[in-house]
Formats: sequence, structure tokens, C-alpha cells
Amino acid sequence: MADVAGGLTGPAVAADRPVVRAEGLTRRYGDRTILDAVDLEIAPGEFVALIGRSGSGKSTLLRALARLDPDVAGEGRLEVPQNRSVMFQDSRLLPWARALDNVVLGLDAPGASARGQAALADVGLAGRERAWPTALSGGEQQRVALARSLVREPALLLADEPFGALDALTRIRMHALLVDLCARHRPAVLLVTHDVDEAITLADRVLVLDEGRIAVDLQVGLAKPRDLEHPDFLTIRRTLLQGLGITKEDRRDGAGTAAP
Ligand SMILES: Nc1ncnc2c1ncn2[C@@H]1O[C@H](COP(=O)(O)OP(=O)(O)OP(=O)(O)O)[C@@H](O)[C@H]1O
Repeated sequence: MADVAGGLTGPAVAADRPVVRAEGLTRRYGDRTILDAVDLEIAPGEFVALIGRSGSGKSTLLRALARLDPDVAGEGRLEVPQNRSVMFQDSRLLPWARALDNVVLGLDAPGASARGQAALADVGLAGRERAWPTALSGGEQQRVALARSLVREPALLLADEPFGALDALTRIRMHALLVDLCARHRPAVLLVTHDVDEAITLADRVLVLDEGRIAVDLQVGLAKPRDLEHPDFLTIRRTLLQGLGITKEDRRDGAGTAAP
């Protein structure tokens, strides 16, 4: 967020220590093993996208990292920062609170209101502080949710399909906004997405979850903003689609670049 009201600082984490360190994370539902001893490290400021087939356990892993799932084995060895934010596809705003109040609710910090205003300005909603959620479009509501996530200057942002319900144009705008905000605030990010192109557009590193394990761990290494037509982009896309088990025939059948 912009430097206001005494200045906002970046996330307080040591630069050389991983922000996330998971070792042997395991989650079973009955006799089904959804996460099978997953190891994962995320560095400060690193943007990681997590893709995988439907039902592969992406949300399960995200919930485990958010410490929202008490039944995960290996949680004792899980290190995640206290200062983390979670954002979902349907990040409902509180209907009885105006936009600014939604952003700063629970934010117990000096200058909270000014920080909230700056956060709303950052997501392009200056002047909409007093709007009720019902008066905001779906994209605007997600922008308020993004402001709410980032106003706390989290060391870690966990986002589960945050753009899944948005139309294509709004999605592209949100991508640009997120890239810009992450470059400025440098939270580590774990983004769950179905969309391979979204993953490559946004992330420094893309993981493919398959059979309870991280089957592919790929550094993207392309300058931002990324060009979807660039040959290196296409090579990475091909590798990831292979990792997802999507064949050329599947794509001809209309599977596109979204994971099935
Ligand atoms: N509470 C639950 N009880 C039983 N099974 C569950 C429960 N929650 C999730 N699962 C199962 O765990 C598996 C992984 O679910 P999860 O939501 O993590 O997948 P996902 O990769 O995020 O899927 P999608 O991309 O479709 O959202 C699924 O097969 C799901 O049915």
C-alpha cells in the first residue's frame, strides 16, 4: 500500500529464511490419502502458483498452510508466519459493513483508517470507501478483498482461485494489479489456480500437485509482464500441461489451458 500515516513497512521476516517450511504434510479423508507427505518451502517474496487436476488436493494444501485444518498430520513441523492473509474465490465481504470497514475490520494498528484508504486506492477504488458491498460489482468486491488481504502487509498471502469467478477482462486487470502490488509489497504468495496461463503469467515458480505429491516444481524465469505468445512461455505451458497429464488430443477436445 502507499506510504501513508507514518509509513507502512514490508513484511517482517528474515530475508534468508523460508517464509513457509512444510515437511511431511499428510492429509487423509477416510482411507483416501489426499496429501502424501508433502514437503514445501517458499522464500520471502516468492510467488508460487499451485495447479493440479480437480480434486488433486490444492485447496487441502492451502488450508493446511493457513492452519485452517487441524487434522493434517505433520502440522507440528509446519512453519508459516503469523502474519498471513487468506483469500478465497468467494471472499465474501461483510454485507453490513462499508468497503473501508471491510478492509480495516480487525486491523488493530495506528492509522488503520488511513491505511485502509490507501489500500483501497491501491486497488483502484479510491472514493468508494463508503460503498456497501451490494453496490460493488463482483470484480470490485474481489478488489476490496485483495485490499483487505494486503492492508495487513502479510508475509504470506494464500489465495485460493481468487479470480475464478471473474470475467476474462476483469481477470486480466486483476493479474496486472496483483503483479504490481506484489512487486511493491513483496509478500510470499501461494496461488491456487486451475488456469495454467494464469499460473505462468503471475508466478516465479509453478507447482503441479498430483497423487498427493508435488510432481512438478518449475521456475518460470521470464521477465514480467509476460507475453503469452512468447516461445518460452509456450514451452513452459507445454511442460506443465504434460505434468497435468493433458495431451494434445485433450486440448483439441477443448480442454484449453485450464486444468481439468
Ligand atoms: N471434508 C471432506 N471430506 C471428505 N473428502 C474431502 C473433504 N474435503 C475434501 N475432500 C476430498 O479431498 C480431495 C481434494 O479436495 P480439494 O478441494 O483439496 O481439491 P482441489 O485440487 O482443490 O480441487 P478443485 O480444483 O476441484 O477445487 C477431493 O477428492 C475431495 O473430495
